[in-house]
Amino acid sequence: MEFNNDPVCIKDLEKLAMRVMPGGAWGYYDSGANGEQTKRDNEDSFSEYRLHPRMLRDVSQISTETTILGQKVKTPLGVAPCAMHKLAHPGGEAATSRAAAKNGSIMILSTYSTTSLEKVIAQGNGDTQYWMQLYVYQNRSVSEKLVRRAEKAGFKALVLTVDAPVLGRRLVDARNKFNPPPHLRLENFMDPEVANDPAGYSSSLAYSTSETFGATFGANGDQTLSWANGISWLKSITSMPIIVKGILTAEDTRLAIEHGCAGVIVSNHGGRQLDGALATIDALPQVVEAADDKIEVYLDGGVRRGSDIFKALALGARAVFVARPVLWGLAYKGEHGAYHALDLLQKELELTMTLSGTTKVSEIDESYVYRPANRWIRYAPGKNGNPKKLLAKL
Ligand SMILES: Cc1cc2nc3c(=O)[nH]c(=O)nc-3n(C[C@H](O)[C@H](O)[C@H](O)COP(=O)(O)O)c2cc1C
Ligand SMILES: CCCCC(=O)C(=O)O
Repeated sequence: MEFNNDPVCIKDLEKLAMRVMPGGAWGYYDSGANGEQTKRDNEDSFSEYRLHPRMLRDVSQISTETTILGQKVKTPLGVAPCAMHKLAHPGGEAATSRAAAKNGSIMILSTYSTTSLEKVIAQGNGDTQYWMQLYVYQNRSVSEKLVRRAEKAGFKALVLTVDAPVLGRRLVDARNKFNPPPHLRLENFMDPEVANDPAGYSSSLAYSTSETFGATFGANGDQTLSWANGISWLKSITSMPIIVKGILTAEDTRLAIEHGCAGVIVSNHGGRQLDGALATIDALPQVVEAADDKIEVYLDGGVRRGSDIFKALALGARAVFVARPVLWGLAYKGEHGAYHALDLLQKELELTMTLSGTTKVSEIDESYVYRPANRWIRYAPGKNGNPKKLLAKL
């Protein structure tokens, strides 16, 4: 586990990215909604949890291999969908794709990619999985065409983002009147067939013409989308498994199961949508309990260290995704930087596993993590302390 000469942690990468990115683009990447409570909580809440390590075990061989949707993957660390990677670096999503493939990470591609989905998946090495993130438009045929293209191109799952019927209010973007620079195109909408759709949505999406980017998003999105009319429709147009992104409650997890979804991503969109929503690591236990091993549970939001990944796995996440860290890496040095971000987190995860006495992902369970009710009171586990009960008690 060798660390190299690049920035030594994700926080340093963040500072470097802030220095090299133009203000408007930095603001768009960085901002949360309104007072940014949720954005802060995502990061801070990880440090409310403490590790409960075991000693004197053979930790000479560490493996982060696991299975996701029944497929073997090298790591439970993946790339969350983010709009417009070319705001960070001209290499854009193609560079991120190569970085993800090199790390063995699943990459979820945003609908709002500045590189076409076909080009992004073509950068892969055949081993890694790509999942397609979807926003559903009032003109559903635009979304349908994207879904069919993604399936044809080899994407392995469809990630339906459900926490953004309209865009949250990001004050930094509002102050900056942020719009993407005119040379960037949302290339998934440049497909000639899609670009000629009768409502003309896709071309207005590809070349954002409204006063602000957020207004274009809201004007095109299908706010009537519901459990009843969304999932069954998607199932009728694709055989890809459907993963719902943006779930924070046990109730919605049960609905995802009822509607035949394959998984949920516990996410609050990096605090960019509903400010005041709970931190994802705090939402995770109730979602895992409701999922009851019937569907897979993933998490994103505020993951900045390998120990954060470890804590999420311990609380029942099958995989963890990161967004801003990869964008910061990309801004720092294109493909090399994006890979560096993933590699840092990967090595930190391996280090956390080593120092906690776990050698495989399957060994990382609730017994390795706890949340002190009060950090100044030393926590003493009961004599046969079942961690699940302890968590509930705390
Ligand atoms: C700049 C930016 C763009 C994003 N674009 C999308 C998107 O297009 N679709 C989506 O589902 N989520 C999007 N997200 C949300 C991320 O997928 C993810 O839920 C969240 O950012 C994870 O938190 P993190 O940035 O703290 O890792 C975006 C996030 C950021 C920061
Ligand atoms: C306007 C595109 C939406 C991207 C997004 O989901 C985000 O900025 O959080």
